[in-house]
Amino acid sequence: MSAPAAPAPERLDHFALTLSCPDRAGIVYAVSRFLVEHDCSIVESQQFTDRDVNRFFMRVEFAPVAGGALDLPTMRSAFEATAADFSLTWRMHATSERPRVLIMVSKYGHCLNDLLFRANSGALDVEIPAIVSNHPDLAGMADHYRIPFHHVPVTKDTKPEAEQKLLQLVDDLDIDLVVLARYMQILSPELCKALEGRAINIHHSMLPSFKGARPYVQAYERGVKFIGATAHYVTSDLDEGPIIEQAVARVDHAMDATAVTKLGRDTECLALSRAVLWHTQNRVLLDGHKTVVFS
Ligand SMILES: Nc1nc2c(c(=O)[nH]1)N[C@@H](CN(C=O)c1ccc(C(=O)N[C@@H](CCC(=O)O)C(=O)O)cc1)CN2
Repeated sequence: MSAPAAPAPERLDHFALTLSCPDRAGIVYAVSRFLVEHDCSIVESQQFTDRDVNRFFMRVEFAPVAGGALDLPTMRSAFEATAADFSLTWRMHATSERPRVLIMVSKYGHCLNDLLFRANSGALDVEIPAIVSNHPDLAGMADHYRIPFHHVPVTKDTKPEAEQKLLQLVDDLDIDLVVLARYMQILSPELCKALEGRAINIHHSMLPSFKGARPYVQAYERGVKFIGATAHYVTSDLDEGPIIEQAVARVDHAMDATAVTKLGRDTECLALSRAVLWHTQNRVLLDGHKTVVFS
């Protein structure tokens, strides 16, 4: 019997504008004036200036005054002038949008299980149209949640064809975000480019420590007192992508590598689910090789 999906939350007409630009005076004033002139009130606003690079970041959530209707394409078009004045990199979207997330897995199912439960229970407001795996092991979990499972085996020789199948699925299913939930294949530079800014990986260590394979064993042998996990955007430089979220857990001398690994799984689920939540709420902005997260 499959788990019944939670009812979609009541949709309120909220909208979010995220932007970054070279810092200068008057940005917040210009955005606020635009919203007032278009009969909108601010629900939430966060801003940050990175003094190292003199760049300004902002996320403002807003709603029509007195619950009036708001035409998003018209608002976007009207905002173009302000965006040009301040050389903004920006995005405006309705918070009622349910991003479409494709999850990639191999044999470890703890992160997949956590994401599916969160999505099914309404804690993560996303659609999951497909799960892709290079192994068949987790097909049963997908079936339980009635999500199509695509077994796409990968070998050195078949990797290009496998990656083409993935990209076709991303296009056909109108995917907004690809999540590598312990997917144990290195994506090619071409695929990384195609998914730039919309692929998140969970690495099972506190990067930049213990990159690459078997990080828990590396950490155990180093005798660390904290282990953790890192959710980051995927780039062609393995485990070097901009970090979105990290989570840690304390370990001690009495824990062997297996105990450390079991403890680490919870930190992976926590870091990855937070990263997916914040990305799908447009709360993560790229700041060079770093991120600004308006959580
Ligand atoms: N281009 C990128 N691809 C992937 C990234 C990334 O940051 N950039 N993150 C990895 C996840 N990962 C560590 O978190 C990781 C996965 C796989 C490997 C690896 O050596 N894989 C071998 C095959 C292993 C197997 O078949 O079981 C390989 O691809 O040759 C290292 C690190 C996901 N991909």
